[in-house]
Amino acid sequence: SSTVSFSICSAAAMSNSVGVLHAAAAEQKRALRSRIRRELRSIPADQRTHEDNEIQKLVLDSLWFKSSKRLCAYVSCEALREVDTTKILSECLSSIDHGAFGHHFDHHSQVKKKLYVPRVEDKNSNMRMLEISTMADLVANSMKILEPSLTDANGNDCEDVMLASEPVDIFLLPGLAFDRQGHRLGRGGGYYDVFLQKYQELAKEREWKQPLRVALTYSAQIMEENVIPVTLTDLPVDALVSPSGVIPISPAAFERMM
Ligand SMILES: Nc1nc2c(c(=O)[nH]1)N(C=O)[C@@H](CNc1ccc(C(=O)N[C@@H](CCC(=O)O)C(=O)O)cc1)CN2
Ligand SMILES: Nc1ncnc2c1ncn2[C@@H]1O[C@H](COP(=O)(O)OP(=O)(O)OP(=O)(O)O)[C@@H](O)[C@H]1O
Repeated sequence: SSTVSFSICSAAAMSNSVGVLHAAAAEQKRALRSRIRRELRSIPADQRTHEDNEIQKLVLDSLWFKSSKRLCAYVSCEALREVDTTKILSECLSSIDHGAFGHHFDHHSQVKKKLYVPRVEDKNSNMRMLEISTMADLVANSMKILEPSLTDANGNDCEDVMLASEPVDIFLLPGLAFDRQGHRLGRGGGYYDVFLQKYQELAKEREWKQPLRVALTYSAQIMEENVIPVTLTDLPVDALVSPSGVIPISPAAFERMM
């Protein structure tokens, strides 16, 4: 009977062209991921550092970053060869709250920002974005990525972005490969696709402006059109920031970033 159920199963899959294409795309994603991982490991450290600095400078000098009030960003992992976010995170965290003195701007005349970073909850692609106020709020997880704990140094619960009363302006996204059409290939956990989908629905319900989804990318991670396999749950990015500049993709990116 196990043979019977197997053949029914595969017959159903084979008669479903969507299923077949999806399976093929998933396999192509795996192949592209390993190619890109290999290419990233072959970039000399000094070139990577140069690109890290160029990318972070583009973000830090931009009006769209300076004027943002709430951001979700990843905590970069050098071992994974992710574009460095250290300077960006520090800048977000350095905007001092003048509290009762009521200054809206700090000494960098930059708007005070709330920063949310990812925390993996389980293997079912569930990730939360929790607010941190200092890098000391972060602890290395089993994958050696720094993540927020559930409570901060004072024992207070870190705010979950899904429970925040105001919208996120910008998501700074990691990934393995991107193209100028806005496709993004992640590490395969589905964490960002699931999270971005949920946040998109939340923003829609609340009638908030959708956050700009901005991917940070080394030059070697930008693919020609039609190289990145696309599946149904993939969500596009609005823009890329590469060492050679900001690449706006969506109408929202042209409006808000140019
Ligand atoms: N900095 C950072 N934080 C993040 C993510 C990320 O991509 N970057 N995530 C985004 O999802 C979530 C964590 N997901 C992750 C998924 C895979 C791997 C990883 O180490 N992958 C290895 C290969 C593992 C394997 O399959 O053998 C790799 O890509 O080399 C890390 C994080 C949430 N936090
Ligand atoms: N919105 C979603 N709802 C349910 N499952 C999803 C969703 N998005 C992705 N998945 C599942 O997650 C797994 C990984 O998807 P995919 O290969 O597209 O990940 P990725 O884009 O590389 O990862 P990430 O989104 O974390 O960057 C797949 O099994 C996919 O079906």
